Amino acid sequence: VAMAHLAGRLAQRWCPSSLQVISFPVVQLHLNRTAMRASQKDFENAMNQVKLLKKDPGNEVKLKLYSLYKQATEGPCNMPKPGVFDLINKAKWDAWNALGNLPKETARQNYVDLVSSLSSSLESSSQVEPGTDRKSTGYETLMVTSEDGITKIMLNRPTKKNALNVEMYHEIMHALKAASKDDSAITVLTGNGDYYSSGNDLTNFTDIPPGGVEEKAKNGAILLREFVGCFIDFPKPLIALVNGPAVGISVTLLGLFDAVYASDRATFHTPFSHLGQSPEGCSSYTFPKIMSPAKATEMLVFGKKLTAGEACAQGLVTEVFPDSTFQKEVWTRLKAFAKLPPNAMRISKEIIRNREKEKLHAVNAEECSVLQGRWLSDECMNAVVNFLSRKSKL
Ligand SMILES: CCCCC/C=C/CC(=O)SCCNC(=O)CCNC(=O)[C@H](O)C(C)(C)COP(=O)(O)OP(=O)(O)OC[C@H]1O[C@@H](n2cnc3c(N)ncnc32)[C@H](O)[C@@H]1OP(=O)(O)O
Repeated sequence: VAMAHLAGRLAQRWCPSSLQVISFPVVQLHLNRTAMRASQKDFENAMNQVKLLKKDPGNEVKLKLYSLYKQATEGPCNMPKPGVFDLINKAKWDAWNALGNLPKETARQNYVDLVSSLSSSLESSSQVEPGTDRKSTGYETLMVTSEDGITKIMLNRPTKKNALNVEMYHEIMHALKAASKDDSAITVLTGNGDYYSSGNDLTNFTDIPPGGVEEKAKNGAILLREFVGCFIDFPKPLIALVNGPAVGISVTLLGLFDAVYASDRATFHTPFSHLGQSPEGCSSYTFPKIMSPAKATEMLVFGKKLTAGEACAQGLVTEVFPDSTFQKEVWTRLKAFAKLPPNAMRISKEIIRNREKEKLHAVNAEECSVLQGRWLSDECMNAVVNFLSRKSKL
């Protein structure tokens, strides 16, 4: 069952047709109507109903549907077991194989029953997840608003602890580019829900392109370089409101912000060695400068998690606020900042940043190239598989 999570990419952006990622090949069914409870018609109706579901039933349910479909039409699993890194096909194989010798008729009946329960439960659940009002923002993974001279970019995958999936990397770049040109004076990045962000979405590693893991790593490095580059080049004051725990890349990027305000509930964790990875976000350069090389090593090499108070003492965080008054206090302050002359703020930022820009881009390029190699290492692959199969968490 845990392997179902390996298929995380199956529902990256859900629409009815994405259910077919776990494909339902059209086959002619030769079913003996008298020998079963669910008829061929019931079964075919159920298959059609699946395509009409309005809400993603989740990967575990999709794997169950897939396995029952295969068992009902082909009998016990007859495919060779996929390789350990062929994550999606392995999850499908595991699900089908787990049905053992379940008779075709029972599988068919179970399929029909499952679809019927899904249709009623999913159709009745019209509750919209907080922050999924996509029409108003045009973003799938963010909420972006502009008010009182402040553009707020809010990471909006609260149920995934605001983990950054590939779409979110692209959307953040888009939002930053738009914010750099809009008429706001300052830009703010924050998280929706209890986390600021749990860092890179580890299911990003499961979607292997035809060129294999090497191509995946290369594309990842290109995307990461462009993504971090947007933070290096951002022209207006950029402020992080760290509303809760922050992990991985969401921490390292803080070294590129102009101010970082944190709730006292926030923690700062960069467990790169645990994950077989290495620092990014220019942190190999900014952290030793901000907090001393030894303190940076404790975080980036040994994965020491800092409290908000510790991060403030190290200079990574500008100021810490009690969680109960965090939003009120920081927004009062930000609104006052936003009233300052925008051109003066821009020019002052430029003069601080310009001296470092070339260096930061060079560091970014080097970090991405090192990470590209790390992503292909057994240490990294094992860490990802362990997380996705729920053998380990931070
Ligand atoms: C272009 C590529 C660029 C790559 C740049 C590289 C960056 C490096 C990094 O960022 S390294 C950091 C990677 N992050 C992690 O290792 C965090 C992994 N997550 C956890 O350990 C835990 O989820 C937790 C400690 C953050 C929170 O634990 P908790 O028990 O409170 O909550 P859950 O584990 O139940 O999480 C709720 C759901 O959210 C999913 N989720 C959380 N974080 C991630 C993540 N980073 N990637 C993918 N999914 C994540 C989790 O799986 C749960 O989903 P579910 O409800 O569907 O089971």
